[in-house]
Amino acid sequence: MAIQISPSILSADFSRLAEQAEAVAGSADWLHVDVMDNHFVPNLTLGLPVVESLLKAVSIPLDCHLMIEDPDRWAPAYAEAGAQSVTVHAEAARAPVRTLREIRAQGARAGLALNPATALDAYADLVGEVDMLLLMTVEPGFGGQRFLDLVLPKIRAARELIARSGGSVWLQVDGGVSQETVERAAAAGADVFVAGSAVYGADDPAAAVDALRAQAEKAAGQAG
Ligand SMILES: O=C(CO)[C@@H](O)[C@H](O)COP(=O)(O)O
Repeated sequence: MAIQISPSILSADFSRLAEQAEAVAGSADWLHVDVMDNHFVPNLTLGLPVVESLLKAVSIPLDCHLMIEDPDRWAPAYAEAGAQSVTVHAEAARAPVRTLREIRAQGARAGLALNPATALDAYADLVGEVDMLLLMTVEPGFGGQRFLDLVLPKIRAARELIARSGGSVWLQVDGGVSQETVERAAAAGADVFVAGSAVYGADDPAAAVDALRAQAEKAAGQAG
């Protein structure tokens, strides 16, 4: 499985988002855009107008993570705007199958996110409807939290589920991913790594992306 890195803009300087996106465009695979509404999570960031502007200004594909209530209403619009990947939370979606299909119908990759306490089994039947499964490794809402090792068994179970379903679904982890934690997430089976503070808190964000990728590739190779 190819390792991918998706730096989270939550840890970037919001006054110069496009510049911060371009700082990692040569090294990262995606830019992870944390959309928060202060309802589904206790934090407020940005919405569709900012994503539309970013899409015009940056060269890196956008991996939009909707931490919002009523994603069924909003998610297809992000895909229609040109976001290359749109992820909705299982806990918030009322009609996840319809919403995931609408995202795909707009030509974007469709992702389903699960909070740390949300059981994978409850959503196993949806694996055929998604291009990516996102397992939160912190409670969503804020950057800079500690990676929750209690999610590691769920990462392993998700990797097995994906293998049984044909193996094409990407497995993303988000929260507390750093040089200290990326190896155990990769060894458990994750292949797409969101990292905020570990990238934008570094003196050289592009070099931090390269270092995370190298560590994840090594750990995934050793696990595989
Ligand atoms: O979605 C979230 C938090 O809700 C994440 O994207 C974090 O923002 C990642 O930041 P670090 O934990 O890597 O600092």
